[in-house]
Parts: sequence; C-alpha cells; structure tokens
Amino acid sequence: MPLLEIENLTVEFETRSGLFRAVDRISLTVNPREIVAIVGESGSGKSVAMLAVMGLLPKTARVTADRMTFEGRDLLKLTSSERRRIIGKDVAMIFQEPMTSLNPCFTVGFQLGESLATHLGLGRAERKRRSIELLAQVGIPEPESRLAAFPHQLSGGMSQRVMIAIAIACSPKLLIADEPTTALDVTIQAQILDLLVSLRDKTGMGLVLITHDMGVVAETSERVVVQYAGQQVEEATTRALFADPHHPYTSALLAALPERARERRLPSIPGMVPGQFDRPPGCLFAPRCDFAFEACRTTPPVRARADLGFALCHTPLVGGRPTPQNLPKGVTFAEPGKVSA
Ligand SMILES: Nc1ncnc2c1ncn2[C@@H]1O[C@H](COP(=O)(O)OP(=O)(O)OP(=O)(O)O)[C@@H](O)[C@H]1O
Repeated sequence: MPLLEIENLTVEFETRSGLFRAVDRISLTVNPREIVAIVGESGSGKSVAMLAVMGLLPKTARVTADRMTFEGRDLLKLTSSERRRIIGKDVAMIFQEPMTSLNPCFTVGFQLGESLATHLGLGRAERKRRSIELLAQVGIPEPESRLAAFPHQLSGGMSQRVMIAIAIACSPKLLIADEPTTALDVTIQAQILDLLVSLRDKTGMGLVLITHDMGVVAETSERVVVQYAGQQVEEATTRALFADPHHPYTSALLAALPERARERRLPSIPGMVPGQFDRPPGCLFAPRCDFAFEACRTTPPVRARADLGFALCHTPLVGGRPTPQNLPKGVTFAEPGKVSA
C-alpha cells in the first residue's frame, strides 16, 4: 500500500487582495522506500503542499482534495488523537531553516526527549539512551556531551543533523525534508543528503525531498515532480527527466544547472509575485516559454502522458524540440524561441 496518496490537492489563502491559489490540483503518490523529489523555484508551492499534508497551515488556508491519505487514512478528517498518533510520529518533517526551527531556549537533549516522551511515552533514562543513539546515528561526534548544548552552540550542519535526529526519533514511515541542505555549504550538503539516503536504506521509510536544486534531485531521488506556479508541470523517473525533459520549464531548470550554464536561478514567476493575483488565462508558463504559440496564451494545457509520467504542455518537447504533431498547422520552430509560420 502506498504511504501517501494525494489527488487534486488545492490550497488557497485568504488575503487582503482576495483568494490566492498557492497549490493548484496537485497529485502525488509515495511508496515505502521511495525517494520522490518535488522541484521548482521559490514560490512554486512546494512547502505549502507538504505543510497541508502535515496539517500545519494557518487558518487563512483553504485546503481541499479529492483524496489525501496516509496508509489509507484520510488526513483531512483525522481526529485529534489520530493526528497525535500519526503526525510527527509516522509522518515527520524536516523544515527549511534549522537555525529557526530548533527552539533556542531549550537544549538539544530536551528537544529530542520531548518528541520521544510525547509520541513513545519513554521514561527519563530511556529517553537519554535513545537520544544519544539518535545523535550518533546522524553522525554527531561525542553525542552524550551534545545533549546539554543549546542550538546557538551548534554549527549549521550540526543543527541540521539535530533536526534530522528529532524527525527520525519515532522511526517515521514517511519523512518530508523541505530544502534540507539549502542553508549549508557544499560539503555538508553532500553529507546530509548521504545521511538521508542511508537512513532510507536502513529503515525503508519513504522520503519526499523538496528542493529547487536539480543537482540534489539527480543525486538522491528515483522519481521527480516538477512544480511551477502551484501546478505540477511534469512528472517522470529521475533518469527519464534528465535524459529527455518534456516540459519547457523542466528543460529550463536543467539548462540552469551550473555545469550547463552560468545563470543558476530563473527570474521570479509571473503571476506568483506576492500581491499580484492575475494569472495568465492559458498556460501559466507561457509568458516565459521559448516555445509558446497562440494556443498556449489562451487555453490551459492538459496533461500529455509520457513514460511513467506526464507533462502539462500543449507541445511537450522531445529531444529538446516541440512535438510537431501537436503544433497547429503551419507552425514550426526553427530554433528555440523563434516561431515561423
Ligand atoms: N500563510 C500564507 N499566506 C499567504 N500566502 C502564502 C502563505 N504561505 C505561503 N504563501 C504563498 O504561497 C506561495 C507558495 O509558497 P511556498 O512556500 O510553498 O513556495 P516554495 O515553492 O516552497 O518556495 P520556497 O522554496 O521559497 O519556500 C508563495 O507565493 C507564498 O508567498
């Protein structure tokens, strides 16, 4: 049975300027032992989607879904005791900023112990023993002496390891890691990713990895979902996605990889700038797409099926070129970005 099943999850926020749709009908399945990456630039709704799964969105959020289940149980209809049993225990999350996610007022030992007491009901001595074991498991040297440390006494990499230790304290079946390495330097990033993959290998948990970094996707995940302006624009196995991306946005993300181009980050998403609520009537990516033609600007695209995935595009790319059978009569693309009729 899949761990997580999401069908058509939508999240809208009530804001002063009206309803803002941050997540638009996304679907996702995560199986045990599987690492699924959700990739997309800042503001594409990756974190909001996973916070909806955890039930951690503020009251201004309207969450709807045709299905959102963990091991078959409806996450939108959990009683408070079911929520306590599942969230933070069977489903755990590592948040973006370790420095702000750890409570600065409490020691590492206290914060680890709190999770062990709440979810597993362990007594004091057992909590200490298990905390030391967890810190050792995430590669913290001299774990016993770290129990008395406060977060400000730890380096960024060390704090992130503590966050991971807290998240895995109750042996979750599903771990959601939100940009777990963004704040860290490159060597530490690689160590943390290795740690997450080895924890998956040991425990068989499923892992959802949220990232804006295609390099991280390539190194860790088996399957990838590309998100743009709240919508999923492509899903594929990581191998297929890197070999032949079908959505122009995926292609642009890959072209922005450091080994392929100097320009790493794309400019912000039109229609997703805070305070700007008008979305283009057609494809949301059309204003930035090298291959957009008239229909892309006026008609929303439907999902085109690909091997084990899809692309949300009027003319999915094959080998870096739009598929000719999908183009209107007479339209050809001589070079990317140049439409000739
Ligand atoms: N509480 C909120 N109220 C209103 N809008 C929000 C709220 N939380 C997030 N948003 C908006 O929802 C959109 C998606 O945000 P989200 O944090 O999910 O993006 P992301 O893809 O995870 O990007 P990042 O990597 O920068 O976190 C953004 O435009 C953000 O401003």
